[in-house]
Amino acid sequence: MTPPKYLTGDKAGIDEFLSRFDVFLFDCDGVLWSGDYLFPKVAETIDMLRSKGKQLVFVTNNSTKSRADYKKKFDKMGITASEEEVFGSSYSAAVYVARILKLPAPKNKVFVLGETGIEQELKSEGVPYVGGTDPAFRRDIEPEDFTNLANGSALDPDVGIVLIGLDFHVNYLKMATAHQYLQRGALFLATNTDSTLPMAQSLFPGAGSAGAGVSKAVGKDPLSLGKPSQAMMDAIEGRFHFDRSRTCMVGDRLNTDIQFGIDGKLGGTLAVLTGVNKKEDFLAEGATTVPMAYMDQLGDLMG
Ligand SMILES: O=C(O)[C@H](O)[C@H](O)COP(=O)(O)O
Ligand SMILES: [Mg+2]
Repeated sequence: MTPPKYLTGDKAGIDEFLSRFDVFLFDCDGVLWSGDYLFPKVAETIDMLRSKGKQLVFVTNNSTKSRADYKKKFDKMGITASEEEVFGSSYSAAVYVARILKLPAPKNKVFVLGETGIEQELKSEGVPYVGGTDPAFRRDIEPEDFTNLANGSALDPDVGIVLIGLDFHVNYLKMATAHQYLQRGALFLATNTDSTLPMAQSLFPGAGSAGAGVSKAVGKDPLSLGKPSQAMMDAIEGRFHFDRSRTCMVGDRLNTDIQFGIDGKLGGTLAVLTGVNKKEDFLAEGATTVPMAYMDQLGDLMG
């Protein structure tokens, strides 16, 4: 396997690398920012790529925000980007449920274990849902809940799907409710299953960790509609119509971003070291997911 090219400080190498691509798919957490911390020269780098006529798409697995929420975050962070350039895992999952799965109503309702981003995108696709940020679920489980869940009186008979994502308000009542729906045959989907979330320049439990309890209880993993799922890649290509050979995926996580680009047979992948993975993870002998190139941080593209 060809070793990745290190581009930080290599102006000629950077120019040659950029000349290979017309489209850049950008991961967000760990690449552009860590929570509300913007990495150095990110806004300038985005502007530089636009000045070179590059098409940009922001492809995040973070399902806590909708495309509209991300537009607000881009504005707050001083990054030039439009809502139409965002394609997050919550939107990917909503498109999959509404346009691919297309369960016949009324059994197409979704029980959400996640935040407002999932709810907003399901709503944008006309998919009914329960759970999510509903305050009725933000409480301790009581003895009568066990009875009402077990006999189905606390369940919505129209729920045919359980969709899990990053949920900052996970609790036993929500897990037990999801588990009951799954035991009754509901489909098990996830926006993504990242194990960790880059925040405050550290790592925290990610969507995969938030949903792990439900997976363990039901004895199977969900179908993930986020990176590296190629259902997401196909949906993005269908929306933006790009030449995969002239497209580069930029990310901080090997088993989502870089794998997404490799499996999608994109022209290239660029890893940055400001998020989850370190260079040792892909330089090690026998590394299975190796990017085409890597840099210390995205802003190093400014040369
Ligand atoms: O746990 C998660 O949901 C992910 O770690 C996180 O949100 C990833 O976001 P991305 O790096 O794909 O922007
Ligand atoms: Mg990331």
